[in-house]
Amino acid sequence: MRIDVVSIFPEYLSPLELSLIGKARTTGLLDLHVHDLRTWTTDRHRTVDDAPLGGGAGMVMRPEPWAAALADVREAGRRTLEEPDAVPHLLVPSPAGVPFTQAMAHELADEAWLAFACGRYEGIDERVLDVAAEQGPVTPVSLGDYVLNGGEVAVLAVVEAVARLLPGVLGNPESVVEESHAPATGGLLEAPVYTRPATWEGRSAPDVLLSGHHAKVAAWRREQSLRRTAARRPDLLERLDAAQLTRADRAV
Ligand SMILES: COc1ccc2nc(C(=O)O)sc2c1
Repeated sequence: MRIDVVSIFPEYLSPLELSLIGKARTTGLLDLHVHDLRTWTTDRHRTVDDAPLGGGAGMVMRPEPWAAALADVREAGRRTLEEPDAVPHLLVPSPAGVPFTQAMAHELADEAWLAFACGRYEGIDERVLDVAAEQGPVTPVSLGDYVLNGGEVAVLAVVEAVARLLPGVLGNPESVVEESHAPATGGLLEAPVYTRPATWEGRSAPDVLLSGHHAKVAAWRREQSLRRTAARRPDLLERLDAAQLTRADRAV
């Protein structure tokens, strides 16, 4: 997978050089390019923003640098992918975006090329997204109902959530099967986890986990997962397809 990120703070993305994502880059599983938007400014002050038309607080990111940056990103990606007609799926982190979910992470992990436009200030001139949408898919995404100062932190989260799903990135691909929000469990929250010592500070782990009875352990984890989801995220239970609830589930 190729990923391009355009930002006025490219150093914000340096955590993507670390750990499993960094290893995926060095092994070639992930081809990630971070670009400084100011590369595409033409004035002495390398200006990327201007006052909002119609008035209001803050500044808006000017369209010209973004249009030039995204055009160059498209051209460079086509060269390296050796696909002259390829276009990236452009993701634009925004508080006004659609909610980013694990299901979306799985969908994005199946794509060959993603590009991220990191907004700052009050956002990017809307016409940049309109022009980009004439070239390929554009999706404004939000991490949640809160506001950051820019898109970079959201890009770190989305890139990690997507890249870890790429085959070969995680040591044990089974890890993504049982985790919270996994499609295989219908999106439930994961059960509590325990490790040695079996008793710590006078607190014992649940006996069933020491029983060696795999079916009973699986049943206990499913029950705990349902209880935790009902307590913390009842909305996820409501979304659960009736067919995904077993008779035992309904008894919880
Ligand atoms: C101007 O660019 C921004 C500003 C705030 C913000 N907040 C996000 C979030 O997902 O919470 S993405 C994002 C992008």
